[in-house]
Formats: sequence, structure tokens, C-alpha cells
Amino acid sequence: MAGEGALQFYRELPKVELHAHLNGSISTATMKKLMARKPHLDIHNDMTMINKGQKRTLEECFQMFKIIHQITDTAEDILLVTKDVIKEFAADGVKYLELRSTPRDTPAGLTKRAYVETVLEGIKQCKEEGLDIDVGFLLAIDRRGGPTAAKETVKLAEDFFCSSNELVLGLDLSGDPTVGHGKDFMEPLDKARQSGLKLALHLSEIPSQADETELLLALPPDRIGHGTFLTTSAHVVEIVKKQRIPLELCITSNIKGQTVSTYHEHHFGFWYNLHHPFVLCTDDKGVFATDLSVEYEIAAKTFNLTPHHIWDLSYQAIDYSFASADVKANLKEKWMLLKPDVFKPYTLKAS
Ligand SMILES: CNc1ncnc2c1ncn2[C@@H]1O[C@H](COP(=O)(O)O)[C@@H](O)[C@H]1O
Ligand SMILES: [Zn+2]
Repeated sequence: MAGEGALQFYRELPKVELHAHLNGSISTATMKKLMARKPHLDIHNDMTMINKGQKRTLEECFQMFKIIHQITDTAEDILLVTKDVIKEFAADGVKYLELRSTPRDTPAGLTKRAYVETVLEGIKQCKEEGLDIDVGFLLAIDRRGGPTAAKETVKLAEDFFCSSNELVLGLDLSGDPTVGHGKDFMEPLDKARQSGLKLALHLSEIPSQADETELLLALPPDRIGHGTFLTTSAHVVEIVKKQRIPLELCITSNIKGQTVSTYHEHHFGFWYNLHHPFVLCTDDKGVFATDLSVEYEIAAKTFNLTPHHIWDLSYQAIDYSFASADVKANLKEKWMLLKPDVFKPYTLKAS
């Protein structure tokens, strides 16, 4: 089961999640509810989740998303998924979450606009229920859709940016990295930026994308997703370092999707040693059968980090969010209030 074995410390640690794809974050429990609604699809758990010790190619991961999209094609499904995912992150100690999702027109009649409205409704309902988590939303551009769909998504993001009362914060560029070229997205992304939307872009998730990455870095993005192969170009590393663009690192995702061979080889080590800003994230906690506490535990064990190092990572992540200055200040206050309890077992041991 996801999260099994994670020590209490990582659960209790207040955390910030900045890279979570909605449809990749669906838990087994929610999947069961969805499958019960659509038995005719005959979809089983192993078609939507990569269990412990298993791996798939990135291509196979993208096949899984196509299957998941068949199960989440009505407003009811999207509302259920949004609320369940938020509640699960909250239960894992995430205090601030930036969800991202690709607006879809579905065969069941959902429009892109209604899709976004439904996600925002889910976020609002969770707030009304008093969950101890702040949630923002990024509209995702799927590379597969090309520039036309990207422009449409930017337009939607601009509309909701004005009307959603600070729920919509920016845009994500994601999807199969082997499809299309970043140059097709420069114009819409630049326009979004000029409208005040933040940009979180998947960059160099696979090798040989240095040219595309260099081009997109000129925007520049506010955060970089994965950046697994940034280090293959010294020039690209220099740009990222100089501009101190925070990276969203998703260790289990990279291992299970086989873009990184072993935990120790993960680029976490490279950027940590440089004191470069980054944030640990889950990417797709459902598909990769993980949660954020587990990701912190893996990082600590692999790179020999003390609880104080881990605390600093989760605290610094607040600053890399797209939240307003007020929200950031509130979160920092919350962290400081929680700190004595989180470290209690250690102080007891020492005394
Ligand atoms: C594994 N690494 C990854 N790299 C790139 N894009 C990814 C991804 N994981 C997920 N997505 C993107 O998120 C979509 C599913 O959530 P939403 O339907 O948008 O909520 C996928 O279809 C893909 O476009
Ligand atoms: Zn991602």
C-alpha cells in the first residue's frame, strides 16, 4: 500500500506539494469508486497503478493516463477525484497543495470550461469542509494538443485567473515529452506570463532536449518540473543556476518511469550539493503508488539527511509556491507552531 513504512516524522512534518497531476493522483480507494460507476470499461487496478518494486517505461505510463481518462469523464467523476485527492494530501500532512490538470472536452459531454469549473468547485467544497490545507490550481497544457489547444488553455486560464478569487495561479506544460516541440508553446506561454500567470514547465524529462529546454528557459519559467537531464548541458545548468529557478523533484516517478536507474543516481544529489532551490513532489501519487511523506523518507535515507535538513526542505518549499505573500506568511507561521510537536520525539530522546 502507498505510504506503508513511512516513519511518523515524515507524516507529521508539515509539507508543501507543488507538482501533482490530478488524474495521476487518484488513490486505489477512489479508483474502486470510479470503477464501480463504470463496470463496462473492465479496468483493473494494475492498469492504473505501478506497485512497489515494479517499473514501466515512460511510454507505458502515458498509456495508463489514457486509461484513467476513460474513467474520469463526467463532472461527477472530476468532482469526486478532486475532493478525494485533496483530502488524501491533507491526511498525509500536506498543508499547501498546487494541483494541476489538463482541461478536457470528453465524449460524455464535459467541456474544458466545465472541467475547470468542476475542479475549482471541488477545491471550494474542501475549503468549506474546513480541511487544514490551502489549495491552488494550475491549468495544464498537454504537449499532444499542439499550439491550438495550448492557446485555448491559456485563454481559459486568463479568464479564471480574473474570476476564481486566487485559486487559479498559473499554467503547466506537460504530457509525453517525446511528442511535439517546445517552440510550439512559446507564444501562448509568453502571453500567459504577461497576463500574470505563473509557469511551471516540465523540462528535460528525457535526454536530448537541451535545445528545447534552452528555448523555454528564455521565457523564463517560474519552476521546472523534473529537469532530470538538465545536467547533460553545462550551459543549461548555468542558466538554471544563475536564475535560481526552483526544480520540482519527483524521485519515485523517475525511478518507476525508468528515466533514473537508482535512487543514488537521482539528480536530487546534484542540486542539493549546489544549494539550488527545489521541492520534493509526488507527480502522480496514484500511478506511482507513493505519497509525499514517502518521498521525503526516500530522500532522507538515500542522501543521509537529518530531520533538521528535511525540515528545512519542507519550510523552504513555501517560498517556491505560487501563493500570495499573505498565504506564504501564514504557512510559515503554521510551520513554526507545529515544529515543537514534530521534533518532540527527538527532544525527548536527547533529554
Ligand atoms: C510521469 N511524468 C509525466 N510527464 C509529463 N506529463 C505527465 C507526467 N505525469 C502526468 N503527466 C500529465 O498529466 C496528465 C494526467 O493528469 P491530468 O489529466 O492532467 O489531471 C497526463 O495525461 C500527462 O499529460
Ligand atoms: Zn509531472
